[in-house]
Amino acid sequence: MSDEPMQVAVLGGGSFGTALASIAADNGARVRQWLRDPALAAQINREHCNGRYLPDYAMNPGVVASTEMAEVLEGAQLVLVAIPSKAFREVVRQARPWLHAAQILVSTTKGIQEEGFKLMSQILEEETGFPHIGVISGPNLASEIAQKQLTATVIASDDPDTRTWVQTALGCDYFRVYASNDRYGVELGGALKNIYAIAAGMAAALGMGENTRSMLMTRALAEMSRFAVDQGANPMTFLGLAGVGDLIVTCSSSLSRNYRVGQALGEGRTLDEAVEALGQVAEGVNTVRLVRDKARQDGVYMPLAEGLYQVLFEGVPAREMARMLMLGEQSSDVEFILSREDVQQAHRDSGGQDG
Ligand SMILES: NC(=O)C1=CN([C@@H]2O[C@H](COP(=O)(O)OP(=O)(O)OC[C@H]3O[C@@H](n4cnc5c(N)ncnc54)[C@H](O)[C@@H]3O)[C@@H](O)[C@H]2O)C=CC1
Ligand SMILES: O=C(CO)COP(=O)(O)O
Repeated sequence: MSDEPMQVAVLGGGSFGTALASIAADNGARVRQWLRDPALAAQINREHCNGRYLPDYAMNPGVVASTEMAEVLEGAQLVLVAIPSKAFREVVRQARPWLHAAQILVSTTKGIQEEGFKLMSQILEEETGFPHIGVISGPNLASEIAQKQLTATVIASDDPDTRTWVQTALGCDYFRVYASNDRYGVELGGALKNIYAIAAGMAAALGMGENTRSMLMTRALAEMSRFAVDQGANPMTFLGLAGVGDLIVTCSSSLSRNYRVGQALGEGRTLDEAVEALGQVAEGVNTVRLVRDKARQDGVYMPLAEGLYQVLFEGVPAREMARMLMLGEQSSDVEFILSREDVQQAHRDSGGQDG
């Protein structure tokens, strides 16, 4: 890295992209932000404010917004892609003519593409074939980052240059960037936890207590780890910020959009009404469908994802689903210590009289 200011491009004009662009500029980088809406780009350039997504946030005035991909990517050394998963590939394709192999390309998006069950950094890799690819994930509510609340994230890449560049670009006294080489596990954690945030929001709206939330989060972690192992990921990653860390924040806070969708459902709104009222992306709604299908296909036991799917898409009342889950087969606490099969076998051996 030279002494020249780093050149950073952020693709996406939403709340997370805006917060990251401003941090990089605070750290002295030359930052360009790409977004679709010319009026919003003009507002960012004129007022240094993203009135649509983070209206109370005073952005670093050095961030220059543009609707022109060429302008934004010209000279960029680090490219952060903060675009919802549904549009991620389309935007990377739009950017592709200005991307090159020496750039660091990082996804900040916590979602899954339906075709091929692809994570976003896999899309970056497929669309470019370039070597410096990574993902940022962790307990990172954009609105809290905007308030400069002390926050930590993870940059995951098997490429050391990618990790170092991102730690340098974004690390500051309120945003600490930890490194991981488990890109797949970190990215999977960020996508999966959105499912359980919806369930947690719903449980809260139904008046369920703190014991319930704690049970839900812990069983969510068990389920996420089970899925991760099946997919060939390292379950230890789920003990870090991108696993348990992100699960805690999104299952506890109405600042999470996924949690808010769950709350609205628990208050009796339909899924369409809940998503419409949010007006922003809640990745978990799509992710639960994809993960539930994938788990069924691969034979992975995921009762929470299955239950939430039935509540969201098949009209099963949430309370009824909670009751069924509570009365489900007795199971093991930590499967890496006592397997589910051992618990089931013990029940069979005892003639099933205790369960
Ligand atoms: N907001 C947050 O607290 C965090 C968000 N993330 C992740 O970051 C990703 C992006 O999220 P946010 O910035 O929060 O989203 P957002 O909902 O605030 O904004 C999404 C942005 O993407 C743009 N967009 C949507 N479709 C597009 C298309 N076809 N072409 C171009 N632009 C398009 C929208 O116009 C908007 O600027 C999500 O996957 C989310 O999971 C990750 C950590 C924190
Ligand atoms: O991922 C997030 C916090 O880490 C943001 O969560 P939501 O997308 O639910 O707002």
